[in-house]
Amino acid sequence: MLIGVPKEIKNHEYRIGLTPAAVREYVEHGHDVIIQRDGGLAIGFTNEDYETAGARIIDTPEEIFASADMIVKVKEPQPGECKQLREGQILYTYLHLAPDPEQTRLLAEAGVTAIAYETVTDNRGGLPLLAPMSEVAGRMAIQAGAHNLEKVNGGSGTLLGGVPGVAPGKVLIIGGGVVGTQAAKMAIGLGAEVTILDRSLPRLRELDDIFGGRVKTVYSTVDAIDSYSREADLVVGAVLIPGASAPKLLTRDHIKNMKPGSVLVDVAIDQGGCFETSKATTHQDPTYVIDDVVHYCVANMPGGVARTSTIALNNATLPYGIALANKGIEALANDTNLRNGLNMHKGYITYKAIFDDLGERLGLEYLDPMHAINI
Ligand SMILES: NC(=O)C1=CN([C@@H]2O[C@H](COP(=O)(O)OP(=O)(O)OC[C@H]3O[C@@H](n4cnc5c(N)ncnc54)[C@H](O)[C@@H]3O)[C@@H](O)[C@H]2O)C=CC1
Ligand SMILES: CC(=O)C(=O)O
Ligand SMILES: [Mg+2]
Repeated sequence: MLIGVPKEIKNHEYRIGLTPAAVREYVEHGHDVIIQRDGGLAIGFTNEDYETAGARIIDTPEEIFASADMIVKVKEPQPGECKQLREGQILYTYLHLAPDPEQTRLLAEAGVTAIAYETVTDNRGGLPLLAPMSEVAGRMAIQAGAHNLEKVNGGSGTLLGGVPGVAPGKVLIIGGGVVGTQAAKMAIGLGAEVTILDRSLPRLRELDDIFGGRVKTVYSTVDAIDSYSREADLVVGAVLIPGASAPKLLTRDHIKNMKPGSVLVDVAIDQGGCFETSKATTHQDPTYVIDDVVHYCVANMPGGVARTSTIALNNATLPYGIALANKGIEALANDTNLRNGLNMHKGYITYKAIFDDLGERLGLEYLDPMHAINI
């Protein structure tokens, strides 16, 4: 199969779909790989590195989209990219379709077979291709929060760790999955007072075992969100219902009751955000203020540490990518976990939570993924 890797074009996005080491694996399996010139240069992967690994360097994205059987990317295709995709071609990348009707419509028009990293599953109920970027974003959430709590950045002037004689800052984490756990590790490391809310009791038990007395675990209710957000210096939004738009758990009224200069980091913004006042921002202009509360809502946080993130992402995407390259969409027939990644095929939505959010609005039909790959 011919595998094509265009340069990412989202704002300050320096990740790339394949590392040179990953290219070498595809080539060892008998595939051809084309990479856009300078696609990995910003993070130290040179054109020569890719050529040594066996790739061919191509000057324009248009040539790559036109010829590749499978496009491997990081971020969701931008409108100009969507228009270059076509039926019979596989797109393997993050998509986050539920909060993005425009992209969903364009992918349906293209007819492409779109496999979303964020909905591929594993046998333990996890999301193995989302997890590495959630690890990165969870850790970054506390860095971003601490930075924005500084007075010069609009914050209240609170040091999360405090100092001897001054109490530490309070961090509230809503959602105790991968992002929430990594955020808690960083916040504990800084010496902050940390509370994690989750609506899964089994997960709260695991968190209690992991962190012992260093975090408070609290069952997530409207009441808990209301009372803990009033006290918090930093709130991290880290909930996920796979494939679906994030529920708006922290409302405008809650935010009005927060302390002036406190900070919200909505990591769940890629699924539309879990705070009522969230709107996606970029690394270039990451924050805005509503009701004296600083909002940080960068939808591609791991792009900020693109070298670490690209290597971590490739570690997870590589085996599934090789399976797709070896067998095409037949790879989905024998693997439920990979099939759960299928979001769109030949103009149909093939993921139920996305159909529930967007199907009627866009006039698109749902097809069960097993059925879809056989049409
Ligand atoms: N902005 C960015 O750059 C990035 C965003 N993300 C996003 O971060 C979000 C979290 O991802 P993960 O931690 O990997 O997901 P996860 O599935 O590991 O964890 C989500 C947690 O939310 C909990 N939850 C669901 N509904 C809840 C509710 N009503 N109240 C409290 N908890 C609730 C679940 O029980 C689960 O423990 C996702 O939207 C993901 O796409 C991930 C990486 C980068
Ligand atoms: C998961 C995601 O949104 C990202 O890595 O940018
Ligand atoms: Mg701003």
